[in-house]
Amino acid sequence: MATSPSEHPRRPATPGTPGPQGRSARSARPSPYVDLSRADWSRPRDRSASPLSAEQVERLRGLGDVIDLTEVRDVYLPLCDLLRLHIDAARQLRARVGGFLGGPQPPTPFVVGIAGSVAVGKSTVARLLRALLAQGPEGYRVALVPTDGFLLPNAELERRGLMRRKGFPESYDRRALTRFVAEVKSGRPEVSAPVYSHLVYDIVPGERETVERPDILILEGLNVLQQPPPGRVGVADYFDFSVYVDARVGDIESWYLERFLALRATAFQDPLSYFRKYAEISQEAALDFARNIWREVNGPNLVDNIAPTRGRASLVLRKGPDHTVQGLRLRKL
Ligand SMILES: Nc1ncnc2c1ncn2[C@@H]1O[C@H](COP(=O)(O)OP(=O)(O)O)[C@@H](O)[C@H]1O
Ligand SMILES: CC(C)(COP(=O)(O)O)[C@@H](O)C(=O)NCCC(=O)O
Repeated sequence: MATSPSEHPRRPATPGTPGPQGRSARSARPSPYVDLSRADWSRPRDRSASPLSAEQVERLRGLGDVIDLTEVRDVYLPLCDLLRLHIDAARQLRARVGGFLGGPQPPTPFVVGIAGSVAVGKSTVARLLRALLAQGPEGYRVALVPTDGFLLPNAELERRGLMRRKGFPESYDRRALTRFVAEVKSGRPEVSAPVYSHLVYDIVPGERETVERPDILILEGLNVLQQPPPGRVGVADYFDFSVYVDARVGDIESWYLERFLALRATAFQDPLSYFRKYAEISQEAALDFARNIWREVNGPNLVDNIAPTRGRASLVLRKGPDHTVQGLRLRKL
């Protein structure tokens, strides 16, 4: 059984139990991160109210996730407030750099990366941030793009012998992904990305999603914090802020398996579903199949490729077994 990345002795400590000043016992050694308990992070300050109702939050929630208004208030509203600080600071810095260069600098979209394992709940976090930021007082125009659109189509993955490596770095068109983010960041009026369908488990031929110079771009995917090959620029080089959604490997595996079973009763029933046959076999046989995908694909990808990028994130959200955020780790400035 693979060890949790958080339990790995050589990797940086995850949020620990905080002391009186919000400092964890483990952070006695100098660290480039501030460890915060949920209570420290959600401590009442001069905070904006949720622009979302309980029903709206429910609609944004992914299958198996448990995000509710308490989670929004304690975790995601403070995160939006922190993002606003960064966005304002970037605007002020741009104005000063404009003064330094002798002419105003055009604004560029503020790019937020969201990384983490398959089934950790990245897409719920990304959808929630988009809604909270878009419906906040600034009325930001927010675009959300999942990186799965940049996976190679199944036909190409099969040709390269990579069908059992979907989600691994080599299964993406990384150049196209980096070019996409570079073009958004360059201020181009319209940039488009290919679209992936979880239902058919493949790229949708001819379909593209267009991003039109948003104030904020949220880029969500397994591999967004990965280092580029030597000498190349990677997507993370364009990030203004990044979030890694973290949890114990064993918990994420359980969520993956539970979700697989829940999908049997929902999405897999669709005649177009790639996984249609797993709705028809016994629950035990379906579970065996899902365990196998976890053991051979998603688990190793998490341990070998995704968890090692956690230390590059601006903020780590550490989820407990019930999906709620228990602690956070913020990179010092
Ligand atoms: N086989 C599938 N069929 C339909 N929807 C799926 C399937 N697998 C995953 N999904 C949905 O796709 C979204 C992204 O899932 P995933 O990439 O595992 O990331 P995460 O769970 O971190 O958001 C989730 O909302 C999930 O419910
Ligand atoms: C499509 C994914 C690679 C996620 O891609 P991402 O949006 O993170 O770029 C993943 O959901 C997936 O399908 N993994 C392959 C193994 C599996 O079927 O679970």
